[in-house]
Amino acid sequence: MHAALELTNLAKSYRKHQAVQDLNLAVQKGELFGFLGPNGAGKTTTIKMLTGLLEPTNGSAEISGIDIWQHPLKAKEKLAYVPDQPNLYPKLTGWDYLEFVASVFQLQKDWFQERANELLASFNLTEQANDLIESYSHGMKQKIALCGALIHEPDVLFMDEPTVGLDPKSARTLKNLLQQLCASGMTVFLSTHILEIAEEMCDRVGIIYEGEVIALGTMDELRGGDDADKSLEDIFLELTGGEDQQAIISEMTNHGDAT
Ligand SMILES: Nc1ncnc2c1ncn2[C@@H]1O[C@H](COP(=O)(O)OP(=O)(O)OP(=O)(O)O)[C@@H](O)[C@H]1O
Repeated sequence: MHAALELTNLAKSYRKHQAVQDLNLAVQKGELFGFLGPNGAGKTTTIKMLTGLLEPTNGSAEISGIDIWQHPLKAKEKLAYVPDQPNLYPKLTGWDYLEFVASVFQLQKDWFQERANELLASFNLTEQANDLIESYSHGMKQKIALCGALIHEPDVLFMDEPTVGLDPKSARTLKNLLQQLCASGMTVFLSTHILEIAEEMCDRVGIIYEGEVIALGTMDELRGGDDADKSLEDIFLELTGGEDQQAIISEMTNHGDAT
């Protein structure tokens, strides 16, 4: 049985700058995995490599056993990506957008319509489905992007900073929804620079710092078992131990701010 997602020595350099260094990581089916790190740690670079948007300088990544760079089309059938600023078409209605995504994946019409209606209902977007996307709020845009991402029933969903710009209620709805999707067998890989998001939402967390995974495990494992009161924030500070701690703390606890 393949892991849902497997990274082997995955690395990326931008000219001389090594943005991501030799990542080795396996995420299992049904896991809600949090990729946590401060600004510039390498989260977006990693997600772009995993979704086939940025070619690695070294190493490989597989989705459900399919190499993303050797079999890009097959791999893309298995994955979905919701960036922090989804690229939506403002002059389309929500429904048109979903139809467009379905045509890219060549989904059967009847099947698409049923699935689209189901998704719109679960995101409370049914009534706005025929409105232009330009009239949507940020949260609604994020929800329609998520509907589009889920329409082809991906094995692995990647999300970059999913809660940025959402109000607390929408963030909680998103959390519940992601947990439901994972319970039904989908895998979620989400990046965040906000400690509480990783702490509250995720089954397992990897902390990335200067392009390297410096800690990996469940919250209990990261706490080491002997100090149950320790927060991920303490752990993060211990692990990074840098002089810039205060700046990192305020960055990480700065809820709702775009990066
Ligand atoms: N296109 C690029 N060209 C050169 N350097 C880049 C490029 N994109 C990212 N970098 C550098 O690579 C490093 C990792 O950036 P990345 O965007 O992956 O970090 P991040 O963890 O997603 O940060 P943030 O939370 O701010 O989005 C940073 O030092 C960044 O300056």
